[in-house]
Amino acid sequence: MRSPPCAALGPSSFPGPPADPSRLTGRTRTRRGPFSRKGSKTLPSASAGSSPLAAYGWDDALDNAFISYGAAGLIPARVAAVDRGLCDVVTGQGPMRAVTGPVPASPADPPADPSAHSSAGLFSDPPAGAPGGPPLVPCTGDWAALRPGGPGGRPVVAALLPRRTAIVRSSASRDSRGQVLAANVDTVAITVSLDARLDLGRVERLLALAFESGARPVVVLTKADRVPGTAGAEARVAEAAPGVDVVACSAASGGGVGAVRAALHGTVVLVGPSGSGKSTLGNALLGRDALATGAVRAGDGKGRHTTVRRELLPLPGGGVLIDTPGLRGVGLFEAADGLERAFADITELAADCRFGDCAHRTEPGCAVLAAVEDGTLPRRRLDSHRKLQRENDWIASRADARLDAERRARSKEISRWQRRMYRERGRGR
Ligand SMILES: Nc1nc2c(ncn2[C@@H]2O[C@H](COP(=O)(O)OP(=O)(O)OP(=O)(O)O)[C@@H](O)[C@H]2O)c(=O)[nH]1
Ligand SMILES: [Zn+2]
Repeated sequence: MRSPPCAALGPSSFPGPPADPSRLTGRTRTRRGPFSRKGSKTLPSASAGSSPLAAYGWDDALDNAFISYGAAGLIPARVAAVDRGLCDVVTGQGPMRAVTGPVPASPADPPADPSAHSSAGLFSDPPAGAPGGPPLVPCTGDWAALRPGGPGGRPVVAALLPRRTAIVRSSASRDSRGQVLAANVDTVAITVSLDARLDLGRVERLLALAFESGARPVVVLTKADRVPGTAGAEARVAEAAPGVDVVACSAASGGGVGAVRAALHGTVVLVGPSGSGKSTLGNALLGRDALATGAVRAGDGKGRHTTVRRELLPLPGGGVLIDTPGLRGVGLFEAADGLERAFADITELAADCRFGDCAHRTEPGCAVLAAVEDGTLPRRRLDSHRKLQRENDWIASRADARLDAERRARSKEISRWQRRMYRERGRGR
């Protein structure tokens, strides 16, 4: 399994739970979670809702998963933003700045020393964050276990709880590793400005990214007040987003914001190009001006990257909002499943192709080409699918090449070590 340093891992491939899950779950009926009522013999879950962190998404499952950390004196926190060795977190005692660094994800026992779990296993290829695997780097949305009283009195991020979902893109540096944009997201709201040229390819790309993360995507058409009608755009987007809710709204007039709210649940992240109205919509959902918004260029409707950091804010009716900086170009990362779901119509058609490995190019009996031919599948959509698939294959091959190189380097090191050992043994005789 490939594993980028920031744990670019969907729910199915996530490193946690701990080696022996019964060590945690077996205790849930007898041990108290960090927010359980004192003396209560009930399940810790009974208290998750009364935690001050409930507004940030703390729930029964987290309460249970945290038991061993709580017993070790660690406190739970949700990561709002990470910045050069420090991160803003929210805790039951309010916001704090914590010292961060690569940490193990959910080891069976909370380590006394965060670096103790990052020793590399020589022969296996464990995932990021797993004991012996490359360590995890905290990101917005993570649930962390903090050890109080670190350097300068700041708490230290000692461990990360398993990520339920993770939004990963290929990193800006264009190396073969992924970059986690946000973790533990339930809804990805893809914002599309009705005031700018409709770029369906970008919608499809973001849908693949969202599906791959394990979260549920929703497409929000923003700035409805700037156009005479929304029906045409809604229909075109719906065609590029089969099975996905498409909602139009105007944060300026408030029209449709209720429908957007109804389509969101849990931790919500807004993704979309700069200037597409993420922060303005965020403020409408929050009911207050908590997020900075910016003007767009008159000529092309593009924004100026007003949001420069990620924020994590509780929504009034429940749920949590993450606002991300505008993403101009988002590269897919290991998103084969996400692509399959974003192009569910093509996936379904392909099941009827005569050949199992049909590339839908020239093959006889191709159901996908037949659908293009009879007008049921837009040619644009098949082209877009191909383009994104090519990109995804390319990223995957680069990650494979990197893993091969790492494996070769490791086996070289092992042979060197063996040679040295034999030499020393020979000398001993
Ligand atoms: N007319 C109108 N303008 C809007 C609406 N929503 C956003 N805008 C404007 O569009 C511009 C960009 O909005 P932002 O919310 O800053 O966009 P963003 O996606 O957060 O941009 P970045 O932070 O750069 O990623 C601002 O001038 C907003 O006032 C809307 O519903 N109607
Ligand atoms: Zn085919």
